[in-house]
Amino acid sequence: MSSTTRDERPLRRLGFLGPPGTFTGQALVAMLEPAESAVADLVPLHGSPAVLAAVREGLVDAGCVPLENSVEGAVPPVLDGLTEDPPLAIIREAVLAVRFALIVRPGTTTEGIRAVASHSHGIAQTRDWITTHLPAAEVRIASSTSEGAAQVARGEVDAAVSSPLAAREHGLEILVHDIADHPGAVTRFALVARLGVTPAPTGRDRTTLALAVENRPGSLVTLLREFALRDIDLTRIESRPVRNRPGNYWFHLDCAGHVEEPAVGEALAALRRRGAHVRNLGSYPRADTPQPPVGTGHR
Ligand SMILES: O=C(O)C(=O)C[C@]1(C(=O)O)C=C[C@@H](O)C=C1
Repeated sequence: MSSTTRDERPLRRLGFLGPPGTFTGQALVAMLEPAESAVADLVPLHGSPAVLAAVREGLVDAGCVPLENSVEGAVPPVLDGLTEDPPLAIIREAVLAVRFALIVRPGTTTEGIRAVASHSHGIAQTRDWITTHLPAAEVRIASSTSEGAAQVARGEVDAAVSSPLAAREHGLEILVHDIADHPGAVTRFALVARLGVTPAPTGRDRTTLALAVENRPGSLVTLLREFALRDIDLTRIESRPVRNRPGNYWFHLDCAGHVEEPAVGEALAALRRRGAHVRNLGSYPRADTPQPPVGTGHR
């Protein structure tokens, strides 16, 4: 059974959480085939919501956003953005090892750091290090780790928690390498497109869904049982509030398999029969092996 269509148009214009030097930009490069990289126009955008908006408005063919981090969990603005209208679908994913460096303007010492900036996830993953080594520094949240680096370059803060690549992109230097509190962290990124682009099943796929259910005893368990009955492995589940309906939640979940395979397709049909509002957020090849950060994230 299939209600999906293929769209073989090449992905030319690709948005990503910018500026150049973010982990998301590096993940986007890792998702592309060499032939695609050769012709792709990589467009840095300010904030993950702006990336999703650009995809919806057709300003880019697809956009790369962070989904979840192994230490800090989901990226809430991305989960919330995925359930807005018109619907979007994930067409590729990448898992990237994230390593953080403290980057500064040439000549800055640890003693000279009064303010340090990064993405909230970057700060969360280096909080112990910052507390120990920069106890007096003010922490400022930026829209991305590389935007933190841009603020250093503009003289707005003294240091940023960023990728080593961001130091190169912004003409800064690395004061301290590997400052993560939990070495070995990985982040999962998604390439998101408008509906109509569904990758063919590969036999090693993942499907992402968002479910809105009526709040009555057992309703969530009833829905989850539809996966268990069909022996479908659920790999992630979390909830986010439905913003304009207090007390109501979207349940975001990932499961193994492709919507065009009988088990997943039938599970989705059963969820709908049971009255759930189901957003199919895409079936795409699974990326199980973390990749090292690569490339510059832009041309
Ligand atoms: O700011 C960046 O460089 C990003 O790509 C975002 C992001 C995130 O949202 O988690 C990605 C990886 C790291 O965990 C820190 C930040």
